[in-house]
Amino acid sequence: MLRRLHSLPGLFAALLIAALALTGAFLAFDSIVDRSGSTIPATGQVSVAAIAEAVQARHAEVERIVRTASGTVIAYYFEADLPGAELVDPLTGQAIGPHEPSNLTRTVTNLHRSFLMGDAGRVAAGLGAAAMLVLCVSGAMLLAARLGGWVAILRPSRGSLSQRLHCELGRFAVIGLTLSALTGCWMSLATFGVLPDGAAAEVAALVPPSGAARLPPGQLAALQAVDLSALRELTFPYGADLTDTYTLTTAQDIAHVDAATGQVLDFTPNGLARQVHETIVMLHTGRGVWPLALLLGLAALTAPVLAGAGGVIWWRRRAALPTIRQNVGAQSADTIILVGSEGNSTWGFAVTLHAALTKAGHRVHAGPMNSLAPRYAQAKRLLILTATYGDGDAPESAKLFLQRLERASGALPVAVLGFGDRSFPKFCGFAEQVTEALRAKGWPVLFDTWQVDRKSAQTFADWGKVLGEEIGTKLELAHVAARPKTTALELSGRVEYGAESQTPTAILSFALPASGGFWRRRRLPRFEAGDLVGILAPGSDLPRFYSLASASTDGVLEICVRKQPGGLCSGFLHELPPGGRIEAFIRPNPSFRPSRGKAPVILIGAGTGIGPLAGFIRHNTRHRPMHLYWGGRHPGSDFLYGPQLHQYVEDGRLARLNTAFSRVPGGGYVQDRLAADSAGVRDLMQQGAQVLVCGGRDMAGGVARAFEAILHPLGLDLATLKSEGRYREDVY
Ligand SMILES: Cc1cc2nc3c(=O)[nH]c(=O)nc-3n(C[C@H](O)[C@H](O)[C@H](O)COP(=O)(O)O)c2cc1C
Repeated sequence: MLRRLHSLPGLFAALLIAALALTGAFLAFDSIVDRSGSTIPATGQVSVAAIAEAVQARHAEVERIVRTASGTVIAYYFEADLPGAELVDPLTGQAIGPHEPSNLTRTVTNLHRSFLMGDAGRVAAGLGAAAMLVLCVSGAMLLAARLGGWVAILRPSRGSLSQRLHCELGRFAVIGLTLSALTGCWMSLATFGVLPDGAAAEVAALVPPSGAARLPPGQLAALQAVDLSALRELTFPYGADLTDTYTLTTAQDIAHVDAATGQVLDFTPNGLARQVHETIVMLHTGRGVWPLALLLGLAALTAPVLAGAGGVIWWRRRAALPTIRQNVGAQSADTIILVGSEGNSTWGFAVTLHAALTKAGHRVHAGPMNSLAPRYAQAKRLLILTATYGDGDAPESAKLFLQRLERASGALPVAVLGFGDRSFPKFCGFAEQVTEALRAKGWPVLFDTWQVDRKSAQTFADWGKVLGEEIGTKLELAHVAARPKTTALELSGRVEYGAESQTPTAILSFALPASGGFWRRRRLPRFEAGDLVGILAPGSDLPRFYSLASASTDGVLEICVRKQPGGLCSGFLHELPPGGRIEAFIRPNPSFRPSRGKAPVILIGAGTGIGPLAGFIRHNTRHRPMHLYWGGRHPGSDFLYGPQLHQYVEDGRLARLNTAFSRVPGGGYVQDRLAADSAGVRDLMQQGAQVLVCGGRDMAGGVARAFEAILHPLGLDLATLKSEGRYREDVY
């Protein structure tokens, strides 16, 4: 609901808001320029009487003097019955030059207020402001929900470039945009009389003026008593009419001043409504308060970018939504699949499961977890596939599930499959919550909840086998996430290790084929070290993912591959001859890279986990302190990147190289090396170091335990570091 509330007005009003925001930004910056060009006398330095006297001395018939919010003083007068306007020096009252309002400013102001379309345009502008208000509020709530609550609102954002851009810019601009939208709505309603603006109707003096001969304005006590900074407008008495008065408008009131005696005849204070309205106008325009104008202007500038990035996110999400063929109605299905998803990838897995079960003769219904029915008439089992967001929270399509489960009556045998990312502190946390809730409600569980890390098709296929055995149906779940467009690459380099220790491992480099043909891609797809490359072995639809040791700017795609016993893809890669081709695609992995800044980086890995870490070091040309802890078997047979790492230490890209070899006398593992170096690691953590761990699950577990012990004396823990993005894992 919140998402729909955020995206619908966003899409419909994107253009409207972009136009309002850009014109608003122009006006905000224009007011700053205006203000910077105005001389502002100190309070008490210049009176209204002095300015009026100086202007009157130049023009026989002065109509009025106006002081704008940015401090500019303008005099309007008649010369030989022709109207004129001049800018007045606020210190001396002397003329600076003719007042010629900028056509551009006037046009942009009209565009901002009414899109140059009169009342219809004013209504549209008001609706635009309202849509922006809905977007700001729903966006802030959505962000808080995604990041794990309001306390976590400043946590680093995650996801694709457009998601991060949308989140970071939104976080920066939300206060300014909300203020603009709220005050804009108010002003629109005031324009149409729905809210009062407190403007006093022009009234004649209540007390009759003396009618005696006029004094020069410089001698009028009421004008002498008012400081120029308080002036809004001073209207002069008309021509020869001795019964006419000065009308003096200040921030506080409107007064009539006798032109002969200089006495205040009467005054009308500005009511509360007027004061509120003026404050709203000031908050909307920032006029007279340049830091506010700057904030509003900068915030407004982000709106078109937010709209663009939001549009990309919306489009990608839509494009990723699968269509489910032969989806049976919930009440006539024997198997119910419920999906908890936010980015839609879990739906892709659900479609594969749906197709396999349907092929096996089941009547299958798939729907979002939020659609859990109180009971299912014919269902024999419920299969729940759910992602996790925020801090172990429900994804969008499962937000209502736990509530609905409370009300559900017909218990079904159920299996839960969690989708998540191991680098988050609460890995598959929501799947666990769901399992607990089902248990507490007494629903029979078919088998224990499984966890799928980073959309692993392999884990999904393995889970399918267990499910198949449980329900007596052979299930082959070959899930290929909407087969991505692949690029053909040629093997251009190979360095082999590990022959002696029976662990054949190779660093493989791939380049674009030399004779690609006219239509073939001439450039490598973009990637960075730490991203993943998916490789499809011939005859297989299941990609295998490898962490990249190079960036596309290196001109080659480099990976470290250990030959797995019976491994289809690793076997294929190890046997590939020079020039042999692979079909590959890139999957960005932005959460596993050194964060920006100068703080030290501790890189930890074992075996082929060195790949992305070596890539980070190779690109560390700014010599940020990087400390590598790496574990292998034997320095003689599998010291991957050995010569390069020594070179990096020499040229300063690597601050320290710490290795641990397990197959040498007195050797150990990388976590032992860390534990032995506790004081040094603690010191780095106190300097704000970020930790990146890459390698097998057992190694990562050992490293995590070693780290908990290292962090303890600092009053830190791993969960906190993970939530701050300071401890990240790429584990397989
Ligand atoms: C903002 C954000 C927060 C996430 N939080 C968690 C989390 O707390 N625990 C977890 O295991 N995975 C977390 N993930 C990973 C997703 O659950 C995982 O990528 C999942 O496969 C996405 O499925 P979906 O595309 O169907 O939404 C998070 C992902 C994002 C983008």
